[in-house]
Amino acid sequence: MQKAYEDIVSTYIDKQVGVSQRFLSDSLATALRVNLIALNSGNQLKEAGIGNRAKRTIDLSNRGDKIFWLDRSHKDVFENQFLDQMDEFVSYLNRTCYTGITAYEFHYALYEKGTFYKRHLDQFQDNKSRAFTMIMYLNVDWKEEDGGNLCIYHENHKQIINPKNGSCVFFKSTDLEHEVLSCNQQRLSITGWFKTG
Ligand SMILES: O=C(O)CCC(=O)C(=O)O
Ligand SMILES: [Fe+2]
Repeated sequence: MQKAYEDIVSTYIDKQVGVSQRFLSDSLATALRVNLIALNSGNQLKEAGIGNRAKRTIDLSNRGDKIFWLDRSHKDVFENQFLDQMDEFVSYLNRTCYTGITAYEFHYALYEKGTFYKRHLDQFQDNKSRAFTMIMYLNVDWKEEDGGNLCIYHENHKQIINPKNGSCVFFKSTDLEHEVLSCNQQRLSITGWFKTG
């Protein structure tokens, strides 16, 4: 994993957006994809709200994904494997970049065909603890015509990210607005935030 961590940090320092094409192994990405599909079939995913957990309003004109929070209490072997990798990545970040991350939260996300997430910033008005956003994609053979790219708005240009299997993006939650473009296929991912303070 060391190579993936180094790739994320070097591209982050260079371009404000950390990228690794191979953050999740094929086997872990597959297991998490199977989990997410099972959660969807079992109607366990919830329509994601806008705003924090207490003050959630469901507004499908802004955001159409369905989510499920990962938690060690589920005792799912692959969820735990994923969270172990996150623990390792957090210690790497804190050790090499003095990021001071003290907590994290991650959810599965599923965008059905025709859904999107309009341009936004990943911060709540009444809680500024989200320091970094990280998204990992679980889509095998995602094609140009499947849409659903992540568009990141830099000051003078837009960066387009393909939601390709096993890849990830990492950026500062306070700084970069971004948008999930409309999907022409079901789109699967895990999104999360590293917190400080
Ligand atoms: O899935 C993505 O590419 C981005 C998701 C996102 O922006 C969010 O959940 O806040
Ligand atoms: Fe976001």
